[in-house]
Amino acid sequence: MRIELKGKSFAGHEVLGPLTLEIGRGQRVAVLGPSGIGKSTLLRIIAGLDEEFSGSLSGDDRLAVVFQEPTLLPWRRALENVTIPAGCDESAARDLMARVGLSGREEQFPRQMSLGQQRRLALARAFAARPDILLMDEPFASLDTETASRMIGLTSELLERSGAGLLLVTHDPGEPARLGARPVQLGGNPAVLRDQDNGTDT
Ligand SMILES: Nc1ncnc2c1ncn2[C@@H]1O[C@H](COP(=O)(O)OP(=O)(O)OP(=O)(O)O)[C@@H](O)[C@H]1O
Repeated sequence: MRIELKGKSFAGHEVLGPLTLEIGRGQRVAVLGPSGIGKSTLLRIIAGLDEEFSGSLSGDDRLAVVFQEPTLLPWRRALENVTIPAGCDESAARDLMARVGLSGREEQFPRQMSLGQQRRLALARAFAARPDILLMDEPFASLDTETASRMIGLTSELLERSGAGLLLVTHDPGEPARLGARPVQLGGNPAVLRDQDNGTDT
């Protein structure tokens, strides 16, 4: 996946300026920046959810997105919340549910699960789609420290196993290192990317 963004505006206000970002299988990048800077906007463009930007998005990688809210189907049981959106078979879904510690909860509805469990289910669903690159938008926010740590560990394990790349959007400067991701900073007005290691624009 490669994005060469020239700019992104909302109602005439330019939020994102020129930037380039490339991520392939096995590569992990974390985009950091304060609230409102444009992190989610950038992720949504890369995910193909917002096509109103100037620039180009290329690559034929299979993408899966994990949002802060688990976005589950409330009227479907946990197992179907994996199989239906991911288009995978039941045994693959069961296997992934087991990997995220949700064995035995296949028949539960999302409302019967805690927020942490719902987030793990969303993680299983994302990996069930066998993505080349996983896009994550603040997936560990508003979880208690222990649950967040557990989910970070699971994410890292699943990335390792699957070989998928990662684009993580977060405001937490501690997360990139915990996921082995290269931190890049989104900043300025309009916002552009700066590599944290060498301070150069990307
Ligand atoms: N659909 C929209 N219409 C108008 N303005 C928008 C829209 N989506 C985002 N914005 C604006 O674009 C800017 C960037 O928003 P964005 O959600 O990308 O920031 P963020 O860095 O992800 O913030 P946070 O960390 O709080 O989620 C904000 O000023 C926001 O108000």
